[in-house]
Amino acid sequence: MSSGLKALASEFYLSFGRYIKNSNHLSRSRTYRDFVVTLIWLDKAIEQRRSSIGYLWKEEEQIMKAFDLLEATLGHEMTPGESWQDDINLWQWLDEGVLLVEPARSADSRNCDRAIVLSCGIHGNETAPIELLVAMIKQLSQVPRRLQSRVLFILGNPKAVAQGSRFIDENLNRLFSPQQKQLQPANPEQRRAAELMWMVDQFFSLSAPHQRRVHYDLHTAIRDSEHPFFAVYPYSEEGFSLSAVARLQAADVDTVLLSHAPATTFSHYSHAYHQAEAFTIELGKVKPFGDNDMSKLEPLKQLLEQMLFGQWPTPALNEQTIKLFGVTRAIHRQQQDFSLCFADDLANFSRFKKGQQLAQDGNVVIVAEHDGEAIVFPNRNVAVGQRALLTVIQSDPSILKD
Ligand SMILES: O=C(O)CCC(=O)N[C@@H](CCC(=O)O)C(=O)O
Ligand SMILES: [Zn+2]
Repeated sequence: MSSGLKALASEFYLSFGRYIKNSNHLSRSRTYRDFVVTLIWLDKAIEQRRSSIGYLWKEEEQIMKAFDLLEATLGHEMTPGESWQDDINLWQWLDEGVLLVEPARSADSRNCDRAIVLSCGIHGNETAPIELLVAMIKQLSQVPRRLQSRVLFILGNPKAVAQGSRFIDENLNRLFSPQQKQLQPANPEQRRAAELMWMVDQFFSLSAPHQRRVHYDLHTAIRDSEHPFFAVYPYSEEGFSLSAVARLQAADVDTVLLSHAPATTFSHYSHAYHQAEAFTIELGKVKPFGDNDMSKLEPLKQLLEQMLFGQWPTPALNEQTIKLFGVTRAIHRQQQDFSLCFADDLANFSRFKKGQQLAQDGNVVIVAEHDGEAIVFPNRNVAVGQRALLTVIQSDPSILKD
């Protein structure tokens, strides 16, 4: 080793000691390996440009300090199966965009009373939920906190996120079913749905019987909405839970659609096959990265933080302000010749009068069946056979049970 390097290496080692101590998402052995590799590299580089070392060191520190779910996924920075530990938690990169975080001590992990799945980017252009989870994960990687829950973070459709589109070949959120698992995948979404179902199956199957299971699948809607933050409660044989709805309300998600039938959405999958308190949650309107007003998501962020780190939240339901809608019909497009009979920018939850025409599907005229029937998620561009809109009617909080 050159003498210049010796002096620099000892200075570097001291800094690295501090770095290892502060390092919050590398296992020590990996940090040591990185240190040795870096030293070898230094030996070569020292004679060339001493000043460049400071620059690279700073860059390394920045990269290692905060874990970025989006960059790690889209940049293929991680290898499935890779794991690391901070002072408190164990981090495992299970698959592209699938990150498990749980208390590092297995006794603490067993004592967790919750198993929570937080997913975003099931539709690739729905950016606000991605920004939210990226920020939460960064924060946890920078300032490790004691989790009260095992947590599975999912970036749903990375290929669609990379190209800024809702999906590549097929709507991923119509592919979550046991039948789909048996089929040979024919496109990227079918492959991804099978992977995600497998991940969620594993995650919940490893949760202890006493652990509460939750899945919030975070989305944004294509159009404006009279109620910008709303949730879809999957069809539930045992009825709809008042305390689960009250939790949403505490996060300013003040409108909930109560599904009338099973579906092949991600939230329905977790609810039906893993008994999770699961919702699709719409957080405003689709916007490009950077254009979202993240301050509006602050109440949800606070709720999620309480679910992850605090006492289990049990807010009371405000019956005066909660808005519940029973789904009356899911209207599927049957014909190539399909049109909606209202403007493309008509907001979700706009109401119609009985008999008013909603859609035309080939020769079939579809009309509102009740006064006050409202439309949600209308989309005339869906493939034949897919859901083109939901119709809903406002219902009373007395429908909720606990
Ligand atoms: O705004 C839209 O038309 C679609 C927004 C969206 O992606 N919604 C989900 C809802 C899923 C559910 O019904 O639980 C979807 O369509 O997949
Ligand atoms: Zn969506």
